Amino acid sequence: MVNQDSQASQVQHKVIIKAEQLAFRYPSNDFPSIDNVTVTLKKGKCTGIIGPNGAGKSTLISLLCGLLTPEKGQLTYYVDDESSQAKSTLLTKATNSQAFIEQHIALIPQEYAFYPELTVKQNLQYFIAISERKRDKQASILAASLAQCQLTHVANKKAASLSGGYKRRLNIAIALSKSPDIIFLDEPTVGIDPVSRQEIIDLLKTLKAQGKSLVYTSHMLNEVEQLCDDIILLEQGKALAVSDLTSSNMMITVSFLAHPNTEMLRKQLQVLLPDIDTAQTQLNIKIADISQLNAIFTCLAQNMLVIKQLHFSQNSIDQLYFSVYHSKQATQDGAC
Ligand SMILES: Nc1ncnc2c1ncn2[C@@H]1O[C@H](COP(=O)(O)OP(=O)(O)OP(=O)(O)O)[C@@H](O)[C@H]1O
Repeated sequence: MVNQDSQASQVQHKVIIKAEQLAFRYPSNDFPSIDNVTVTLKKGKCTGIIGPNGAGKSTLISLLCGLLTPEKGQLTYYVDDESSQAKSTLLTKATNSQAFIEQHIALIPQEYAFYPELTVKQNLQYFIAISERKRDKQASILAASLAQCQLTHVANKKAASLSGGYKRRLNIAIALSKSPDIIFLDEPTVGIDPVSRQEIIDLLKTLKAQGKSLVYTSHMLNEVEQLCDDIILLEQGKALAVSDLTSSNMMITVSFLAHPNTEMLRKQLQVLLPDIDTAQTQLNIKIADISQLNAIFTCLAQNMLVIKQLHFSQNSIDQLYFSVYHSKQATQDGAC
């Protein structure tokens, strides 16, 4: 079941990063690793980037985090400006994108990004000292980071001796210790057992509930499904489909006893929702937001519709992934 964080789905999410028609080629390659990709990231939402090995996920993340510079295209970062008139609709454009990245963005890379010979605590102390100059604040940040990632009881263990799950947590704790608003996670659960994986997913859900924005890549589609509101499917550097999971895949099927004026009912419902399909005793309603259900059922009740059965379904991300790839394959086969 796709994540339906009610608060997240009802708030008008503001754009925090906009990438338009990005293109990037590594100097050693004669093909682009990112090819004309447009992405909009929103505050408080989780965007999943999925695709096969070599599709360009890590490269896209590096571009969005400012680690790589796009050859073409435009990247715009927006900041929360309390004094901005435009605050209710859009954040204000960051005047200095490098400063914005340093202050607001953290990247949790695929590789372990800590010193294996240092303990968990020493690693955190080192990275906290870089991001927080005020010495009197460092101890409380350390304690909070250890607690947040459930590392307190292994604080004095050498990082190299940790299990895979704890190494992943340390990777995350280091990134979170600078209190970022936007967190990029490049396959943060790779190679760990299901329980540790779920603990990391739960931690990320908590961060999202606190209003953090997440960008998440993984080959584990069930994780993406649990966590993400939007997904970007990449293949060979191109974005095949950008889907808002919470808005495009919910379908309500209402079976009802024969109604004297189905046509009138259909017209009334179409005012509420254009994407509606009526049969003699059945309505298929594709909804953009769970909050639309109220209006729909009020309309059905006003029309004295006697409901026999209700069915709620949602396309899984696996279906979406494979349908996109199958249709692309069919297009390629047809072109041969
Ligand atoms: N440093 C590099 N130099 C040259 N080519 C690179 C480099 N890094 C990645 N590539 C190439 O760019 C393309 C995209 O790679 P990228 O690592 O972004 O894909 P990915 O989707 O993250 O893959 P994976 O799922 O395996 O991590 C691939 O063809 C890859 O070989």
